[in-house]
Amino acid sequence: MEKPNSEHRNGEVLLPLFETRRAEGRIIYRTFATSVFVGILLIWMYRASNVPKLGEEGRLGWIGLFGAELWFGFYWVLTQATRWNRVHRSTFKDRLSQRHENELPKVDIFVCTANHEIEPPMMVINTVLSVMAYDYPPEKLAVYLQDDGGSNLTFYALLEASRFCQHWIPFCKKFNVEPRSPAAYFASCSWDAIIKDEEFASVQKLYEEMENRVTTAVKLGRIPENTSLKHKGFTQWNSSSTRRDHDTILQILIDGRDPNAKDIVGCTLPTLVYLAREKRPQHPHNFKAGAMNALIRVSSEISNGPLILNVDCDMYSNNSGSVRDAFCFFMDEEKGHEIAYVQFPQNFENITKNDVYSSSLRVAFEVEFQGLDGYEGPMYIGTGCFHRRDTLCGREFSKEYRIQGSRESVRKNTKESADELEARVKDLASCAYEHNTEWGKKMGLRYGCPVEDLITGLSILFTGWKSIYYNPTRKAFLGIAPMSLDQMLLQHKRWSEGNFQIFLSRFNPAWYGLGRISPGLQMALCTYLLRAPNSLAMIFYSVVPSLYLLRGISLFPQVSSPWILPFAYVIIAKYGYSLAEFLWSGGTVLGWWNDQRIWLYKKTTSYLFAFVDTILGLVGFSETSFIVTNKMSDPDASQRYEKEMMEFRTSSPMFTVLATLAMINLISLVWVAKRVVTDVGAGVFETMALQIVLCGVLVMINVPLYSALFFRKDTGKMPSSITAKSVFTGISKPLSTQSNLYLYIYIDRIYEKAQLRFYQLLSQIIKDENSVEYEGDTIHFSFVVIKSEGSWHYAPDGVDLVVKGPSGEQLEDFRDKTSEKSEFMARQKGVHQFCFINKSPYHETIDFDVHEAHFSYYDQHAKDEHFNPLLEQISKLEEALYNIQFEQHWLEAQTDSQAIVNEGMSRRVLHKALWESAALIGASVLQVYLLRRLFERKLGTSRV
Ligand SMILES: O=c1ccn([C@@H]2O[C@H](COP(=O)(O)OP(=O)(O)O[C@H]3O[C@H](CO)[C@@H](O)[C@H](O)[C@H]3O)[C@@H](O)[C@H]2O)c(=O)[nH]1
Ligand SMILES: [Mn+2]
Repeated sequence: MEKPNSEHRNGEVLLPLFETRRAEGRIIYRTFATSVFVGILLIWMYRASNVPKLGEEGRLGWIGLFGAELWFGFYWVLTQATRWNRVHRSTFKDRLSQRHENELPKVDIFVCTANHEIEPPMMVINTVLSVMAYDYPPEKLAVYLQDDGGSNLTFYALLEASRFCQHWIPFCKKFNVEPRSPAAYFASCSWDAIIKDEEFASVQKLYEEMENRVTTAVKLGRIPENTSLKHKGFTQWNSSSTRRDHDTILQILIDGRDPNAKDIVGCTLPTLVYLAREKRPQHPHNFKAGAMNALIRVSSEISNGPLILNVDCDMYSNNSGSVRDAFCFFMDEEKGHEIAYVQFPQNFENITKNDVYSSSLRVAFEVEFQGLDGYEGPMYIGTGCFHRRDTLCGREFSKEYRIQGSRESVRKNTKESADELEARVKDLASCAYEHNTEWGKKMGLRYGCPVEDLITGLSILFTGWKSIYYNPTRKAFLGIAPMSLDQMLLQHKRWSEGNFQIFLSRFNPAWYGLGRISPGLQMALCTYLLRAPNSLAMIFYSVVPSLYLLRGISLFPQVSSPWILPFAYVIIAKYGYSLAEFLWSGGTVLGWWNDQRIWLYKKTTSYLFAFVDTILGLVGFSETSFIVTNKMSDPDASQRYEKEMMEFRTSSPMFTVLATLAMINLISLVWVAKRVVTDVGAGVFETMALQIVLCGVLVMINVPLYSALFFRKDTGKMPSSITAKSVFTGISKPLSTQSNLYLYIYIDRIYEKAQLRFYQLLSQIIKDENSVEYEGDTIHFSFVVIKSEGSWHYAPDGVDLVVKGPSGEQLEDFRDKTSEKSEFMARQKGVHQFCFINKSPYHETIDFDVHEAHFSYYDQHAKDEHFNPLLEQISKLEEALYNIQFEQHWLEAQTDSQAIVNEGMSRRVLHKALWESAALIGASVLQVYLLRRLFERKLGTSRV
């Protein structure tokens, strides 16, 4: 089977270092796919030949559906490229060490972190420790932590890690520990092992002590004084450094050249470096791409490894052999020189059994990437990827190129002390360094795109390099997948937006790739780049057939018509296959069902917002941004995540869209059910079967959403304002009194205390004594930080808000918020304190809105038992309406805030806000329409 490589050395025959096998069952798959394609063609034929004539009912809907089906069919064809030609890789690490053990190249490992609040320092150093402990000669490893949060807490944690690793690395190597992230390892160990083994217990104790120190520091928000005095690194933070404004901070914590840098058994330690590149508010920092480029330059002067591994801060190494695995590809005598990067899958540690948010990306990594690999062009996905330094720096492919092993990378100046080296190299991470250079354009990671990884990978492939996808049985990296629906949708919005931008850019694989990459790869890449436009077809498909159901117009073939067959076949074949694929990728049936729901949600929200934003971006309104995914969740939410309950909680405009779509389908289905039961009976089925099935499936898939809207009581339920918007808009007018106040409060900084407290008394607002008659009223309030002084200061800093009741008890406490909306129960009459704390040095203007919700009806008639249930309903309705008004004002305030922010800046946010408001209004109008219809019918029937 194995062909020896053509190359010989010292006369011996060299076996390859890796093997590529074609996936099995390809003929069967191709036959199957062809049959589905025939089905699709028939559907298209049916649509084209049966368009209702001008003036006939349902013409528009028909044409729209035809468009959507054309799109889906076309997109399905594209996705075939990721399944047509799949391959598996495997490596031979023993051969690598036999042949190359002494000339293994150096590797520089980059870990990026951006915010110590949502990427806790303990998590970050666990990742760092896991990659420091790779099964690889330590003198050839250098680990860099790039901290875009510029936090001395993260630095403190890394300093702790630099000490703990002296125990951890030898421990890992002695006992062949897996995984080498201490947290993950200790969590996976049984108590027996812990008690039995002394060495184990002592390392674990050290770890726990360290964890204790670090988490305490993080909780307190400061470093213990004795520590900060001891290490010179801390002097680089001064009172004026902030996350967005500070000098380069570079600290070589372990200097691999230093003969004293040894672990407790006397082995050399890998180099360990902390870098926080310079940040200035007036300089765009280009997010992760900027961070990586600073790392590339700084590391080139410190260790200059010819290979670079880059991981996100949550992606710890779960397999200590990965570096060697990657090198089996790069150092393969026959093919190695063509390979620019080796990408491992993104796997996650926190996936529950049925994966409610479908974050495991199972099918992508168990199926599709093998397809991309078959065309030698898997994408670079930002983490878990080994690159050649040269290619990352813009070197184009040439046949003569060979990796030179460690020989190339020696650039040692042992005379220079670590301090001198730091001082010399620091400049490479400064803001000004990249001015008038090719960095971000032709060198390093590319700027200006929310998916810097993808665009960088593509531009490498376009110059003729190949890439490899390697998915070992023991997962190479494990990270944290988003744990709430809004985080997940936001992440996919970023991805699909970036992808679509690439599609519309010069680097579109469809034309720029012509002749540069294979046609199969061109198609496969387009499936990822074209996700955003999917939204339009999907929304159409999930709304229009249901609306036509309400109107009684059929848009699909009748049950007795043969045309129903292609529809049935394509649906069953597509979804049957998708289920099978999901199961053999390791998923469960319920997991697949959840996956379908998530697809629907992504397509109707993330992709829609991404699509609109990309288009706005084209006309100059939108700007690239990178919202870092939160890697923490509060204990409450974590519990629900474990129980696989969807987390709604925040009021995101995306949820409004979801709730509206779900309500449309529910109402349509209820209406049709009623029709079947009352008048027309089975006739409806004959003409509408597919439409009813479609609507029914959509309702079934939305069950968790309905329950979050109407039944759940926990804090993860849909915020009541969303419930209100999606159900009650426009039915009646509020009956109760209300008191609103719009305050523009200037909060200044008091210099002695660096904080100013501003008390807003609730009594001022509710001057009219009568309106506080009832104890137990709900007080709604919201605020938006509108403006900060200084033209560059475009992202307003947050403020804190503490709300206290009349007897001084704390009711609410918000930290660092730029906007917030909440409510509490006023248990006592009296003066409530709203205390804003502004910690930034700038004036902040705050739009503050408070009202007290009190429903007269409910109280007046509460004792009237007969009316009780009804009145209760009415008062609930009122409350819902209140929320809407409140929400509207909140939205307005946010729009205002964004408008002001935009003066002198791009108009992007304003337009986004307008767009979001438009979506809301659109959704509301639709609901009103639907409900009107529903009630008309209801009235109609009850009159009979
Ligand atoms: O200004 C920034 C923003 C982010 N990051 C880091 O980038 C990584 C990825 O950020 P995360 O919020 O976790 O985003 P994900 O959506 O999980 O990231 C995926 O998608 C990104 C592109 O959208 C890639 O950069 C990532 O590598 C890839 O894992 C994290 O380590 C961050 O600390 C920075 O260093 N600087
Ligand atoms: Mn992430």
